[in-house]
Amino acid sequence: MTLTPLVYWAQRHEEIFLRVELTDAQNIDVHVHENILHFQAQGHGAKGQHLYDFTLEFLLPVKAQASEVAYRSTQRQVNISVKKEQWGWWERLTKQERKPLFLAPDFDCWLDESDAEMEIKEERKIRRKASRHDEEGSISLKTGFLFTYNLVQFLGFSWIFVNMTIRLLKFGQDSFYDTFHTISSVMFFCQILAVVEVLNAAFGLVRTSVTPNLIQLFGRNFVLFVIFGCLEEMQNKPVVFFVFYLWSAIEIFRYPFYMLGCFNTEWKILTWLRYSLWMPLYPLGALAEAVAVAQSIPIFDKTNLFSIPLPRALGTSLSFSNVLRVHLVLMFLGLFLNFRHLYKQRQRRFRATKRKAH
Ligand SMILES: CCCCCCCCCCCCC/C=C/C(=O)SCCNC(=O)CCNC(=O)[C@H](O)C(C)(C)COP(=O)(O)OP(=O)(O)OC[C@H]1O[C@@H](n2cnc3c(N)ncnc32)[C@H](O)[C@@H]1OP(=O)(O)O
Repeated sequence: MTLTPLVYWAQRHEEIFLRVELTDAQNIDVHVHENILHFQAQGHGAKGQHLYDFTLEFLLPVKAQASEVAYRSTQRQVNISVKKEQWGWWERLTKQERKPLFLAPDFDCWLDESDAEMEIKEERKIRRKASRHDEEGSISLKTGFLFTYNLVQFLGFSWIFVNMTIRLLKFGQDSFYDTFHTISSVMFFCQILAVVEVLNAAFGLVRTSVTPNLIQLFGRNFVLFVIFGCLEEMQNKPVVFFVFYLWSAIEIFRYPFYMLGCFNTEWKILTWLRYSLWMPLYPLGALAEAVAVAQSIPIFDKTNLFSIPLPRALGTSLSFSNVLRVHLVLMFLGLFLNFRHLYKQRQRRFRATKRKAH
């Protein structure tokens, strides 16, 4: 003979909770079929140790998959939760209007509709707070990363600029000739690290586009690694001094400007320098780079370094100097694109400052 256990129920907008009063329940079987919940288990209930079972036809559709009907048995009871098919509040649990005798509200877990709504609001508030926390965490991680990057670049370029200035004051023009040997290792470090700037733009870490950063990175590293790095004959030339000095002269203002920007702070004079110095320095830098490329052309022709061998019928080889000639043209295209970009950035920045001032 099977008996019916006492069952207590409560609801939320998304699910139904049932508490079955059975101690030490075993061989539990709970499933939902055609919106009817079937329960069967061996246990100790109101009528002692027996096989207990019950069925409940729900008022509205519930999710019948096993993953949506969960139960957990404790020493004192079996707790069942069933997900509602649609979010909402039910006026009663069962399809039949008369409440089954074995069913009663679970006042330990009971909430009426307005309480449940309050609970949802509270939960949402907590979740919003947690996601704000996560956001703040990732913002401070990003700020820390950008600040460190800018600080390292600032220190690197300051070292270069100060070192070159002291050497210029001390040795005069003689310092032009050994710039590469005294400075290049730090310059290599800073310019390799500058790859991060392209990645920052690509991954949206900073509000700028990839192309200007890529043009600058490619333009500088081509001169640094290919022209100066690979040709010993170029390393003693005064042009190295001008290229390095012009690069570092702009960066010692650009990176501290970014460092302050990481904390939404600005010094007007620094902002002005960052968005004005490039006007004379960028064309001068491009000119110095163009001179370096032009000076390297006869050396590449003479040494045949990086030349591409051609089939005998066509000639001996394709000199790398041809690539350099193309690069010279591209340089001025790159200069034009970046000049236009920086001009727009300057206008945007000063327009924003003016608007703030009014
Ligand atoms: C693709 C292949 C092309 C082939 C062609 C190759 C030929 C290339 C030839 C190039 C010839 C030129 C050679 C010249 C070289 C020289 O450098 S000469 C020396 C003078 N140089 C300069 O004046 C240029 C200096 N460089 C720059 O200004 C930049 O590198 C830039 C890419 C040209 C422009 O920077 P950009 O980031 O786009 O503008 P900003 O206004 O500074 O920043 C926009 C916003 O982003 C924030 N931000 C940027 N970087 C950082 C960072 N590291 N950390 C934190 N924040 C950053 C910045 O604060 C701005 O934010 P908002 O203020 O909120 O707008």
